[in-house]
Amino acid sequence: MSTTTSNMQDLLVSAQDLSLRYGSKTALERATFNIPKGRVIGLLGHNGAGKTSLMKALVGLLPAEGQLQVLGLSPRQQRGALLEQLCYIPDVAVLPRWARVDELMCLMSGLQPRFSAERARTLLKRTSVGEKDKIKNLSKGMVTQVHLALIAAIDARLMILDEPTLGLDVLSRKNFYEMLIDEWCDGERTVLISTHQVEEVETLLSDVMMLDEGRLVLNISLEDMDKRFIALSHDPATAEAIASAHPLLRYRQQGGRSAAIFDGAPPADIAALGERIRPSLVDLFMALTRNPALQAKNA
Ligand SMILES: Nc1ncnc2c1ncn2[C@@H]1O[C@H](COP(=O)(O)OP(=O)(O)OP(=O)(O)O)[C@@H](O)[C@H]1O
Repeated sequence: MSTTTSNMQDLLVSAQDLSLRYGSKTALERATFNIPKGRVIGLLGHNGAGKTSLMKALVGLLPAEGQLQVLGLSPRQQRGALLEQLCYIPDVAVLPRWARVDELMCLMSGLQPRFSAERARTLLKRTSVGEKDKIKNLSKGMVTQVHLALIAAIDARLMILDEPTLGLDVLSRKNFYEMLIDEWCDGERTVLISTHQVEEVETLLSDVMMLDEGRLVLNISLEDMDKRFIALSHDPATAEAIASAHPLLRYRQQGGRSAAIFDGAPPADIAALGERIRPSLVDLFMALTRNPALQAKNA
């Protein structure tokens, strides 16, 4: 997601040396990145990596050090204007249990000038939820679908979703992402989604941002990721030689073969020891971020 001056107007977010702190605790350390239009970006990181903090800063809920512009505005100083132009579902989002869906649509019409009730009705038709249904009578998956229908009915350029499918079963997650991609993403709008379901979102994403303990360790399109990172599937007997070339990660594939991921092409003699395969997003995620559970086990 690198940019040149000529496409600056296509940038929805521009952050330079962005740091976020809670007192002495640093949640994000000097992150520099741009978010252009027309992307589906996965924000990945282990628990506590800084995903929610970053999203909060983007919507002006957290003060930031460094420079940050979202839709050309300062999230802290121009928050009112910003919130009219972006949609956000926080990780703690709830809809009022007492309300009917049509009442929420009415509320949204009053609160959000870019909300279209007609559009929300169209989106709701994709779900099994009726306009007269009360939130308290809906399942968790249905509530999430209603939430997305309400938010996606806002004519915005940027959507920020903090773990939107948490607690949903696989079918509800699939429905959620289908509605998001079919009904909201149009090649111009961008959505930033944080999730722990790395494997599941890989096919949806155009880009990935990875955070590791408050550091932005990767910010790349999936296309460039495929070009840059190279995995070698190899026989366990060649493990020592492969290790000598300092791969980012060595792991065992299904079926017992070994594999190693390299940042860039390994030396030709090493490459000749294995067969080039595509590293999955999960493998790369494991290679670039620390895994606290594994660390604890190995301690
Ligand atoms: N209100 C707060 N006060 C102090 N520290 C906080 C606060 N909120 C978050 N932190 C700390 O900031 C760091 C980043 O937290 P954050 O919630 O952004 O991570 P996350 O990647 O969203 O994690 P998760 O996947 O568990 O939701 C963590 O070390 C966390 O303990």
